[in-house]
Amino acid sequence: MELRSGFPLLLQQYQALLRKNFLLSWRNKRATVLHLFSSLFFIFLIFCIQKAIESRYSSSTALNDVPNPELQPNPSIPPCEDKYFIKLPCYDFVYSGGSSPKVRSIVSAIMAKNPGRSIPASKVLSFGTPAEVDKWLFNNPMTCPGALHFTERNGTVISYGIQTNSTGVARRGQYEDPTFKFQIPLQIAAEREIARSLIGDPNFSWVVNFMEFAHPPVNNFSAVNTVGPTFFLAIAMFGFVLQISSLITEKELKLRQAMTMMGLFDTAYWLSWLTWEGIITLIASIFTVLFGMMFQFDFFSKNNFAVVFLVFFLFQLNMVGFAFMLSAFISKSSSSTTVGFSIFIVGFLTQLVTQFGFPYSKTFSKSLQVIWSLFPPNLLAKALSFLSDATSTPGDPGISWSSRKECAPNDPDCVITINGIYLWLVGTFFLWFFLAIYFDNIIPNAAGVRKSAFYFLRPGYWTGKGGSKVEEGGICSCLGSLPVLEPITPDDEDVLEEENTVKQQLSDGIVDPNVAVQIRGLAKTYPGVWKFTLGCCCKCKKTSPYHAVRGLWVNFAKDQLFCLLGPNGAGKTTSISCLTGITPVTGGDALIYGNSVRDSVGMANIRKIIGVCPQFDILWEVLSGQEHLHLFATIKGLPPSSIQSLAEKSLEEVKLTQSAKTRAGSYSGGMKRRLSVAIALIGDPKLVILDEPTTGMDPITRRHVWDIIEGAKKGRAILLTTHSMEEADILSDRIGIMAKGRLRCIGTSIRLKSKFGAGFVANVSFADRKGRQTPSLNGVPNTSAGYEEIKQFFKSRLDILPKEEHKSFLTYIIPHDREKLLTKFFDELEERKGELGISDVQLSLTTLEEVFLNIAKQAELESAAADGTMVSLTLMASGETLEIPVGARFVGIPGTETAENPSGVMVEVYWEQDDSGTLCISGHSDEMPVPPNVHPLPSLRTLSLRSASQRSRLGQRGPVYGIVYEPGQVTAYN
Ligand SMILES: Nc1ncnc2c1ncn2[C@@H]1O[C@H](COP(=O)(O)OP(=O)(O)OP(=O)(O)O)[C@@H](O)[C@H]1O
Repeated sequence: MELRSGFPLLLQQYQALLRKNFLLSWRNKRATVLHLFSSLFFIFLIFCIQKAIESRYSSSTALNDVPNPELQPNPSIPPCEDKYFIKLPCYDFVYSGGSSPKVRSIVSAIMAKNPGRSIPASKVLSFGTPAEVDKWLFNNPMTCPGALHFTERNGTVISYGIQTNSTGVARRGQYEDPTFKFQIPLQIAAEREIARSLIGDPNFSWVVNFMEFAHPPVNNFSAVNTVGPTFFLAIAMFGFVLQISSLITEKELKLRQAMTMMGLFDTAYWLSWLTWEGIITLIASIFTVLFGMMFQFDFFSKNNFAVVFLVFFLFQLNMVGFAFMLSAFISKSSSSTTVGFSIFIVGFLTQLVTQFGFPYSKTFSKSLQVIWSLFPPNLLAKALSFLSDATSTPGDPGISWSSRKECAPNDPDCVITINGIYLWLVGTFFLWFFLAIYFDNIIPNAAGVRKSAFYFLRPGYWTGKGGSKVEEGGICSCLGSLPVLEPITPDDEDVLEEENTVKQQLSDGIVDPNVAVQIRGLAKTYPGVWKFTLGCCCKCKKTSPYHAVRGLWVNFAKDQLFCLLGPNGAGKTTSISCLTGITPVTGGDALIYGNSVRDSVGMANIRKIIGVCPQFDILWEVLSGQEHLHLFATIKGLPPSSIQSLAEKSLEEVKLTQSAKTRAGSYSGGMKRRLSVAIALIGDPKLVILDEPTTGMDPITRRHVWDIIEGAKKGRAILLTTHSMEEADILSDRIGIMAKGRLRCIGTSIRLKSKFGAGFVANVSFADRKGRQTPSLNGVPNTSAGYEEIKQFFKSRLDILPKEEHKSFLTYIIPHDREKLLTKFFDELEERKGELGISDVQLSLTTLEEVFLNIAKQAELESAAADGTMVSLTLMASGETLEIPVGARFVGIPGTETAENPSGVMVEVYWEQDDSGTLCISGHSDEMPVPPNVHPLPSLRTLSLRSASQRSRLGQRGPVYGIVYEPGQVTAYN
């Protein structure tokens, strides 16, 4: 089938990803609705705040239209209890100058002739000097609204001063103006009675009326301006957090890596997210303006719709770009809320500072304004303040589309306009977007891989020939050169032969048409990483580089399945990651249908012809099986017309037709694996890589998937890794077992079993060991023979003991070196079957599992010997403890040399692997003399040549080291 490539493929991928993004938003309805409609909630809150503030100041005329202000005639000094906040007992006023009789008579007149009510004497206090009044006021706060200070200068001049508590206060929606309520009545009364006293006419008419200005409402408070920046930032934060979390989830779950492996263009990925977020932001911004108009805010209705809409749209789009950029630095989706919250808090503070006028005035430098404008919430705060100021009073017309470039009326500095803010928002959006792509490339991805910091300067990056070269380690790490991997000649002759074949073909330049994949000395060394530990002091330590794959030489033939086995950590997944381009190789190369994994063009070609089922299911929880297949088929470049039928066929093959439309999140583990297998096989790939494809499947489904894999062999090569020996046995044409990064054996299943197995397995069924009757072959019941006789028979003829014993059967492993005795042995066994009470004997080759365990153990022993790790061996006979290297087989006991045994005695140590594959001691043999002419291994520690008891007598401390002998020498002697 012809796959699409180039621009048509880019377009096809873009459309498929856009659909995927739509489906993700559609299925995640709660988050999407929150994103789109959160503005309604916040605008409603702003509306409530506006109404609350308006009602608070309702008693003030400032917010009202006052065309004909009322006359307030001859105001009276109110009782001090009328003050909103006062401490009882209180005084209507206090005065100084009380030593003068004239003053005292003036004050008496003020009290007696107060309009409307006379003031009782208990409500007025008299002091000698203003200082005394101040002292009293200081010591008795909140007990008096005003004070008068009289000075009798001469017989015709009496001057006075006035002090009032001038703080305006509000209570329960009522506003108290102390000037009008307390100060002016006191002032009028003092002047009136001074005048009357000086004139000498106590009834002289003195009437003063007063009146406030006629004025339109002065709407100084705008909730949009005050709380708007914070609330609109909060609205944008919903989209921001959702965006970061979507991007990081795809990174964290390796979904993006899986798409890249299938040949996804980065351009399609970024453009699809940008388009989708652009659409969502556009709708959310339109809703914001419409909701604002719905609540009849002048801010929204008087300013031009497009002007207001652009502020919200460009700001939210800018935040999307900001989210793109930040997502490159975050690896866990659970951190997205924390990041969002942090940005919100910082934004809230910087907006507050912006509202106070910083730094958009001529007093601040241009560079400060530029730096400040890089943080999008600051630009929003400034724009909102412009728009809100433009509609602060009912007469303000707002900002029209044509006036967006003009300076705001009350902004004399005019360092920025609304239009300037648009340009800043657009400019910084592109800055964030390009930085997002740049950081995405240079910050290590999920596989720890990144491009160099100056990757865009390589011409190959732009021409598509070599610019994808990747590196490992953090951007700040100086990797230096990785340690050189010493070439190791394989111990196994088959592995050596395979290696030589590949090397020969390489040197001769032969391209074998039957070879699909040629792995040429593939090596992978993970660089060490810096680790910080916090303790009493901070420590920074670099781990040593790790050789995960140490030179693989192997051919995978077409139409065949090659099974790669190996214990955990053997390097199987790393090898696959090298073949699929997830991680760069550090040595050697691999050719997949002639394309090198080291070459970026080659890798691009490889992505078109491979299908991968990764070790862990890489699926979107909310997408169905069918949607997954559609998406991956589209990314691969299959023609759209064929995708529907191919997806249906694939689903049928993996028995998922019934669940085709069910979301993958509700699939069982086995169903997910089957879907992953179907994804790997879609698009007729020439190389299929299956990393543990049947994990978690029930036996019936597993067999079914085996049939699919078996059927898929034709026309392609398959590389399978599995921990199921049965699966490997059934499916593989060839098997390679890896351990510690090296290929340890290679061949067909039979070849490996006969070569590495312990021999044959004989299962002998008989009458149970209590001697219950079991019919012998000739039908005569036999109760005399049984268990012990059979054991004796095997011991005497083959010198073997049963590996497993059961009440009705025994299992023997017959080693290879007894094979020559077998013909005679089975002839005799056949003859004596009845006599021994044997009902049946089954003979088979040892299992692949045993081969696997042997190889793994051998590799573990080699590695332990190389590392020199020590463990304690407790001797059964003496209870003494010896320190011995892990894997040591024959261990001499220090201090046991006697005349009879001049070299001392030794034990054979038995090793087994625990659940994690680590070697541990399972027991040891009886003590036996060390054979003559057998020498201790020089490289191992034999420092302590005295026994523990001798050392204790001599008062020596520290461990006792066993003496390790070369196993070859010991077994040769035996
Ligand atoms: N990114 C990495 N950095 C450092 N070491 C790594 C990295 N990835 C894998 N390794 C190490 O490389 C070794 C091989 O790992 P790999 O995953 O290839 O093993 P495997 O054979 O696939 O094991 P399994 O059967 O458990 O999947 C392991 O010891 C592992 O810890």
